[in-house]
Amino acid sequence: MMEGKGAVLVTGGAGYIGSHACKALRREGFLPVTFDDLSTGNPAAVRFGPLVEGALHDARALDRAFAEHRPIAVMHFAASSQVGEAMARPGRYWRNNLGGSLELLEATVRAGVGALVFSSTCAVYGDRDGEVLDEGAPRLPLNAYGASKRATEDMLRDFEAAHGLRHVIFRYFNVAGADPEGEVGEAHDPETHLIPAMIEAVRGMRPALTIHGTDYATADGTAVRDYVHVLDLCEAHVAGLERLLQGGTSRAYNLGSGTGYSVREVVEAARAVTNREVPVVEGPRRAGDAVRLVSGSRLAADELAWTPTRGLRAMIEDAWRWHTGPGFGPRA
Ligand SMILES: NC(=O)c1ccc[n+]([C@@H]2O[C@H](COP(=O)([O-])OP(=O)(O)OC[C@H]3O[C@@H](n4cnc5c(N)ncnc54)[C@H](O)[C@@H]3O)[C@@H](O)[C@H]2O)c1
Ligand SMILES: O=c1ccn([C@@H]2O[C@H](COP(=O)(O)OP(=O)(O)O[C@H]3O[C@H](CO)[C@@H](O)[C@H](O)[C@H]3O)[C@@H](O)[C@H]2O)c(=O)[nH]1
Repeated sequence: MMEGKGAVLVTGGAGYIGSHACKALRREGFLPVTFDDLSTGNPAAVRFGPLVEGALHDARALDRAFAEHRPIAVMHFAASSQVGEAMARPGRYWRNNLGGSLELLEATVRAGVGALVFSSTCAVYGDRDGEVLDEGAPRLPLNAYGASKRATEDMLRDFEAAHGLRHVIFRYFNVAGADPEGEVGEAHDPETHLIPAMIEAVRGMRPALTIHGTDYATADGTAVRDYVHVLDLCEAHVAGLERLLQGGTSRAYNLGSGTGYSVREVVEAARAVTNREVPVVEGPRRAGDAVRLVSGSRLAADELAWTPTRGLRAMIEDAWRWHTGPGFGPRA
């Protein structure tokens, strides 16, 4: 099944970021074919192309998906991705993220597909407060989540050398926001990410937002992150894919805005957007968390002509609109 520019196999297409990527791909004339086991994803989010229900560890299911849909490239989002859980259950992270990616890379090579875009994370850098985080910074992850992503990056390098599988690695900072048209959004249960958790607290779906740590060495004592709108992020993915399809060489790019916000600053922004108080309680630090993660790179701007255009306010507004709208919200 082909559409316009061709099919793209999107692992994790039923998840938060993958579903937004499918919408962006469809808009640009590709046919996104979602491959997802629905472990944390939602079938209602698969709206822009077919769904193949399958797990990364199932080599036969992968081979069938490649044979049936003949994708010209792969976008690999499927993963376990919570830092807290990775501290408690590291085996799940190594098995799902590294083992699952290994099966996918082998199936990609068997199918003769030569281009893959991979979701990595700034968690590969570890806790590097005070250092400029560009793509050349040493990768010293603090947790099994970041370590499994670093290992997958290394595996990609080896698969390129041996099999010619070219890749773009995107190291995301904190992804937030939702489709402003309300077709897809972020819905995890339970929700661990700051902005949707905060929205749940504002709506009374949880008693309060717990601030994980108020004794960090930052201006207000709470941890600092670089938030990037999911729409901006997906535009970078299309640009990265086009680069590969035009024969570009493999690359790793940070995807962040370069601006950091503390947890308390995000809470204040949510109060301003929703015009409601955010109930908060102060708790201890969350194991595995870094104090500050902010991108210090212009490589994606220089090579992909990508700069994020949507700020923190737009992220909270779009997430709020989706969560309070008729979509397939977390407990809709
Ligand atoms: N959300 C963020 O801020 C952020 C930041 C950095 C990196 N990332 C990365 O982006 C990617 C997507 O994250 P997300 O926030 O959309 O997560 P998500 O949990 O919403 O989506 C992951 C999707 O992958 C599917 N999946 C998981 N394991 C699978 C397997 N073994 N086989 C098939 N499908 C499987 C899930 O069902 C789900 O639909 C992940 O690789 C994550 O590590 C996310
Ligand atoms: O209820 C909450 C949730 C989060 N936080 C804090 O808010 C910040 C952001 O947390 P969260 O939204 O959970 O994101 P991260 O733990 O920073 O991880 C996200 O961002 C990483 C890149 O930074 C990705 O690799 C991960 O996949 C993604 O989950 C951190 O300081 C958390 O400690 C709270 O204080 N209370």
